[in-house]
Amino acid sequence: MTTLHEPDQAADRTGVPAVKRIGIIGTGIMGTDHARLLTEAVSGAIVAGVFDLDAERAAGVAASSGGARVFDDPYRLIADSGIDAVLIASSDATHEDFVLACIAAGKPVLCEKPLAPTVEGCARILEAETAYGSRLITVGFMRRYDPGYTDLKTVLKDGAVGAPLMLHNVHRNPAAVPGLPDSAVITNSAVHELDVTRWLFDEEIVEVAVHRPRRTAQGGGTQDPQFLILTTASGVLSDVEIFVNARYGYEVRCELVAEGGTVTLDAPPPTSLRRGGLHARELPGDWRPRFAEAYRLELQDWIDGSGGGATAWDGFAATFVAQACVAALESGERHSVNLPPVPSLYR
Ligand SMILES: NC(=O)C1=CN([C@@H]2O[C@H](COP(=O)(O)OP(=O)(O)OC[C@H]3O[C@@H](n4cnc5c(N)ncnc54)[C@H](O)[C@@H]3O)[C@@H](O)[C@H]2O)C=CC1
Ligand SMILES: O=C1[C@@H](O)[C@H](O)[C@@H](O)[C@H](O)[C@H]1O
Repeated sequence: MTTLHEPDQAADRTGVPAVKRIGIIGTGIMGTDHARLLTEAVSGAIVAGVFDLDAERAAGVAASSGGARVFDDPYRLIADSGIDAVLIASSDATHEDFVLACIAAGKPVLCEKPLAPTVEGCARILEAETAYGSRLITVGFMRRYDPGYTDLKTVLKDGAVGAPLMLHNVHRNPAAVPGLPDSAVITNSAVHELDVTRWLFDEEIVEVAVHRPRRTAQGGGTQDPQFLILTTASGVLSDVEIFVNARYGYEVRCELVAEGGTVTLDAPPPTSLRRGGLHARELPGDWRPRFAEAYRLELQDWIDGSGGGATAWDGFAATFVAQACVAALESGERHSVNLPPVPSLYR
């Protein structure tokens, strides 16, 4: 009996792989979760190869993915003829080199957010993809697939509440690495709201301000929480409370205020408890349960090649705005955001 990992079964009569053989770089929390989804919940793909600096961790994910090959070099994984596409889930600062290697090998790549934590890194990626001449990169801004966010966008586009005026965002993690750089609160966490704001309103953010509330004693010195105010080209204000040491649980919600009503995005579990004078509902410990369906839909769309996810331009734009936010945080002043023209590949 053959298994899906054997090449003869992975290819149809034309020699085109019947399933996409995915290589994963970085098998920490997200790489492990993506491997599980690709194996159990997404059709048309197998995890064929894995690499992590922590070889034991990679071996564990390989074993639970049906016997994927463990590579000892990430660039060999990218170049290997048995890998059709690459998923990058290693730490933020490593994304750029791996994405550039995927472009050089002509392989589609799903890169976890941020595309790169610096504008310069994102610009090098844009340049390489533009020179390649077609889109290979998808960025893991999975909220674009979350049923709550897509509903919100549908209500807005249908005109049910009229023109948008404001968006209030709340984004809380239970705990971050003590002493996390202030900038990483923006480039790693609030970057989701930067993308959501651009995607939801279909326009660019043109000005940012970042306020420093009294900082929590639980962040090891990090400026946490932070309060961002983003202004879009048409004048919509999108404010973001980002609080990465909120302790009590993981929570992401928002409220859209429009001319003719408001839309609230919450993610209650289907059950809640009423007891002893309290009405309670459980909150997840991190993003995986909250965005489980978004991750699944994102991966399925990527495997199907529908091209619906965030592009390298979106990744660049989000980091560009994030950098303006970091400058605003440091200076205490409002900063204009002057994005360069969109390259024709992304229009
Ligand atoms: N879309 C989303 O909602 C989320 C996205 N992320 C993103 O996913 C990525 C991974 O995050 P987590 O899994 O939470 O972190 P993690 O720390 O659990 O895992 C990162 C893994 O990358 C490995 N690694 C580090 N440098 C490497 C290198 N040079 N080559 C290969 N492996 C390397 C580490 O050994 C570790 O196993 C980050 O970029 C993060 O921003 C993380 C959480 C949620
Ligand atoms: O991307 C993610 C994490 O890296 C980040 O640290 C969290 O704040 C986000 O909610 C999560 O979606």
